[in-house]
Amino acid sequence: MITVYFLLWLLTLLLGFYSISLLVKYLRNRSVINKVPSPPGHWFWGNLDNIIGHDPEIIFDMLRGYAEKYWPIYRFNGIYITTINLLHPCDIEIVLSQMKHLSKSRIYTLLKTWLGEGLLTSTATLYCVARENKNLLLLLLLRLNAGKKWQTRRKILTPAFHFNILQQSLVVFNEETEKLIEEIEMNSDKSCIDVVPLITQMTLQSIGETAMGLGNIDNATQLKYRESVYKIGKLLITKIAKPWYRIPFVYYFTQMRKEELQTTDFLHDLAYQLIRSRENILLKEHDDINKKTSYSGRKIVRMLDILLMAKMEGSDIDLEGIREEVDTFLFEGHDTTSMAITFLLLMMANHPNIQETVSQEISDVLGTGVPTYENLLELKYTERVIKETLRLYPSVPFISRIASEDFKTFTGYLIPKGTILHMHIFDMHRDPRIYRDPLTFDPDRFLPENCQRHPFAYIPFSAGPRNCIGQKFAIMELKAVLCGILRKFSLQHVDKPSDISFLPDLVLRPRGGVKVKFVRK
Ligand code: HEM
Repeated sequence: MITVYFLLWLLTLLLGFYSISLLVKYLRNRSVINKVPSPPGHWFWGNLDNIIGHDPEIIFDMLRGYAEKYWPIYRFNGIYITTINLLHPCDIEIVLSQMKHLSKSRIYTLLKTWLGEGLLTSTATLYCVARENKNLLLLLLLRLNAGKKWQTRRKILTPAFHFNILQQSLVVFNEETEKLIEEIEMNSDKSCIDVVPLITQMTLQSIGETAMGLGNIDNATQLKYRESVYKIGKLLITKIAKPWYRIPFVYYFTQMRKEELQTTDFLHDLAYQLIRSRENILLKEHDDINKKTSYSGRKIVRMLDILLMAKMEGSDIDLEGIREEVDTFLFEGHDTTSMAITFLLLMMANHPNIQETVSQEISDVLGTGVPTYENLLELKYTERVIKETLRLYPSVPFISRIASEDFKTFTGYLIPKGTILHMHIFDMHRDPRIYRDPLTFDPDRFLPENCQRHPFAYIPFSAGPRNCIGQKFAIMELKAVLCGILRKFSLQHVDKPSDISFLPDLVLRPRGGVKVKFVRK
């Protein structure tokens, strides 16, 4: 009996010590982090009243205001969560360039019901830190841990973006651009067209075919898919603006949870359907991946084939893992490029002289032929136009990480381990200290002689080890679409950049679409 009492006493003592050490750590972190300037807030809920219940657009504008007022760094306080917002390229470099701070923050956790441990959302830090420090014991322990998923998956998927595969993808981009042009032609008698639905359909079809060999997803499914992604985005923003939805007990009983489950069920079912169809094709062909053919009869290797082969060969990925990547790539591979093309067309329509120069370059390089990979590399001015569009309209306006150890910012603040770090690409790209007349659309900012900026001052595809895996794919798709459209049409502005307001969402989305007039050449 005495032994039981003694053990209980010991346990209580240990728990007491543990709790005190946690409290001391919390207070120490709090006092350190409180040195970072912050907008004035309530003693209990901090700055939360600035977001709770507000319209997403108001939150978007409020964040722009903070970026201007508190540059280069500010703290945003919640009840128990504090985020540090970074706006200076040197600070952003410290976070992005190292293997240490690879793990995504809680914001991405809100996407996990849908994307699971796919590349975009997976945790990574512990495993990478252990590798970097050659900590064999930790590496051994982590063999069973999800922390290494990112590393394994990135390694499996990197060959899917090899130059040979990109060349094959271009064939699909050209075909899908042709279909897009037909759609525009069918609508060209209208005084203007909202380009968002047409472009989104095109980019979804392109990623479906290039990455999964499924160019013929029927229109109704495509529409439902797009609506579902949009719904998930709205749910995410609602959870950010109304944090009580993040309390599992409260959320469990809400209509929103039901909606989320129904939506993710649809998305998961679709992904499994795509995987099964592709697996059947692979099995039927009894062939190696280099001999797979596309729906239009060409030899082509796909991201999904690579994942299925990796599973067959016993790599560390199962069916659920493949589903997570299919969901991730379908989403990341279409929504980001769709918004980039949308804003590119907006810029072309509003800058006729620049449009003319791009058209001239396209005609000089391509003549009357179908764009080839080599042609697209030659389009240097067009590339600068795309870069400038992504400066003003980065499809991913901010990214977020967790500090995996204490570090000091370039601006002199100590950031404790575990802090959530938001990096605001949108604001940095419009910072007048970095870009003179930042709101002026000027592709020549990207002439080699004008690029003496900090390397992390321009990061539409993020940077460092966890940058965008689809960067080259995206640039090629943007060029292919622009070539197709500008060879057939002159674009005239209907919406002006100043008419556009943004919806904070999974990507930078224009509220109410973007209207452009297409005039047959
Ligand atoms: C203009 C188009 C695109 C832009 C601006 C863009 C931007 C980005 C950014 C900023 C990130 C970092 C996200 C973060 O750290 O939270 C990212 C990650 C990622 N992107 Fe893209 N992206 C584009 C197109 C694509 C395409 C076409 C694909 C696939 C075909 C793709 C697949 C991914 C994946 C899988 C990740 C996660 C990488 C990882 O964590 O290892 N992206 N992208």
